[in-house]
Amino acid sequence: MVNNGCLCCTVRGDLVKMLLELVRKKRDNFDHIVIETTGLAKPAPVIETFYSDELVSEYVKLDGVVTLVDCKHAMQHLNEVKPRFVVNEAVEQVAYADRIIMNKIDLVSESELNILTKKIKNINGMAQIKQAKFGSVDMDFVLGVGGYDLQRIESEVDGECLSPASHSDDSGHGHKGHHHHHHDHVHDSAVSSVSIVAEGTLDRDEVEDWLERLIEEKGEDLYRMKGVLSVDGSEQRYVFQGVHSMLDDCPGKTWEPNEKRINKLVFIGRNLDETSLRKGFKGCLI
Ligand SMILES: Nc1nc2c(ncn2[C@@H]2O[C@H](COP(=O)(O)OP(=O)(O)OP(=O)(O)O)[C@@H](O)[C@H]2O)c(=O)[nH]1
Repeated sequence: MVNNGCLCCTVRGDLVKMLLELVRKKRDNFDHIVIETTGLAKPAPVIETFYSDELVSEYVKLDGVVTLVDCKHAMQHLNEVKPRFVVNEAVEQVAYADRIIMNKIDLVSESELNILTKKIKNINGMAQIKQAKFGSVDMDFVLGVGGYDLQRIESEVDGECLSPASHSDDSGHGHKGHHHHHHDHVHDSAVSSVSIVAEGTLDRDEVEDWLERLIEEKGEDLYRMKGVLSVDGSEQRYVFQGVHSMLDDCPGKTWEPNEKRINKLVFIGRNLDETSLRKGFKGCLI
């Protein structure tokens, strides 16, 4: 139990301490450690703990973020307008998730469920979603997720969770993120997913430059990104994933001789500029 039970940025030190204590005392007794945050927790500081703390990253690996959505009340929280610079925790928790359990489906109508699903997919086009009653899902869905594991990203990105259409929120508030400076409040509909699916081969140096530039310029707003690409001079896929300014890549599966080389990328973040992301991608094509 973390002191005061609340996991947010102010108690990251507590999380580090607790994880290291668990590692020290019970090293070989764990397959997994499950951290349940409060409903008000911001996921980013918790995720970053696994990367930024040297000792933690040596002994513990982040497997994935699972978000449990209360279908009865989620829409109200996702649509809540917060004062400027105050994040909407519900939106953040959906945005960072690798797996989303839409719970309490017995308490909503089918059309409510469809609208909520659409809303969630607009925020996060990367996560696998399952509907549930009383939180009942297979253990495999929530443990051994491999959300940050480059070896697994390939199949995830190839999976059905990445639809060819790009997502940007159209929830009807009439203004998007880039207009925020005109307002004294923030609609967190500014958090959305952009996915790119396109055939072709990319210049590897250009790709690396582009991604580096992206995280340098937009790192704070880029919550997650994943991709599987075809790059010149390599018979293997180029797989990458990132959280904010952390970026990882590795070679993936070999392309078959006659296989169509389809590049797939997903970005989740705040105020994503879809046009510029597409332009950046196109700029890398050979
Ligand atoms: N009808 C219905 N009720 C549910 C379902 N899942 C949980 N509940 C009930 O909802 C009530 C509140 O439970 P939760 O919303 O899960 O509470 P919680 O968020 O875990 O509570 P804290 O972690 O203490 O904040 C309990 O009485 C549960 O039995 C479901 O799928 N359907």
